[in-house]
Amino acid sequence: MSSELLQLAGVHKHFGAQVVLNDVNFRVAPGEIVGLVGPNGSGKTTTINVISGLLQADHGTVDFMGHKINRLPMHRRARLGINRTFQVPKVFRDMTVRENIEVAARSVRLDPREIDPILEDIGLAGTASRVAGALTVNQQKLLDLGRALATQPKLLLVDEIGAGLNPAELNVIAELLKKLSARGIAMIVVEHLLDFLNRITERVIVLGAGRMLFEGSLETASRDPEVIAAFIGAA
Ligand SMILES: Nc1ncnc2c1ncn2[C@@H]1O[C@H](COP(=O)(O)OP(=O)(O)OP(=O)(O)O)[C@@H](O)[C@H]1O
Repeated sequence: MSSELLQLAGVHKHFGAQVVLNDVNFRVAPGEIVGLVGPNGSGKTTTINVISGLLQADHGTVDFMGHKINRLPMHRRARLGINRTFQVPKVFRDMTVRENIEVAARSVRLDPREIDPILEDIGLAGTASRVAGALTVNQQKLLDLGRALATQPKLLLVDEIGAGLNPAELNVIAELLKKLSARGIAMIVVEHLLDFLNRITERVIVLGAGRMLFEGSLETASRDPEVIAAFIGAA
């Protein structure tokens, strides 16, 4: 069995005539944070969806902990330890913060004693009895993250968590993601905010029109002619 947590090999995905992912190959190790960047429409969210099971790849394989998971539905992948946050946080607005976490926790029969530490981690212990609909966008993003954490993920797919947040809020999220990584949770972070990404990861994958253009440090990516051309072409 490979020591990698996740491996994508030759992944293709099309919608009708449009090829959205074209031979995507990469690996993620346990506890590693990998950034996924690229212009709008380059296939970042589709990559996340193919890993989480919301979509299935047309060709290629997705391996998780040494097992091929291509055909597993999303809930089975979640039980194996893959979960995600959403660009627009998906919280139950009429439930309290605590109830939101409890619902997610029940799906994996998490020990209820684990809920308070999650509320502490996401900084919402003081607002646990407020309804989620009354939270700020930043707090809803943290709650969305907390709901994913309640499923005890080994791999967290984080989709544009930084959008719309101020520098202080970004700081809190960056520190939290680093803390989770240090505990062994791997992450793929889709993000347009490159400064934010630079703080939390040493390796990025750049997609352009569904193809992998680059894999390496963000600093090297910013000097790569193909990467520059993809971003300029998309501007
Ligand atoms: N369900 C779908 N049906 C048809 N086309 C889709 C579907 N989902 C995505 N697409 C198309 O696939 C391409 C890649 O979309 P995707 O959302 O993966 O890009 P992205 O890199 O995440 O973009 P953004 O940065 O804007 O979120 C786009 O052209 C998009 O319009």
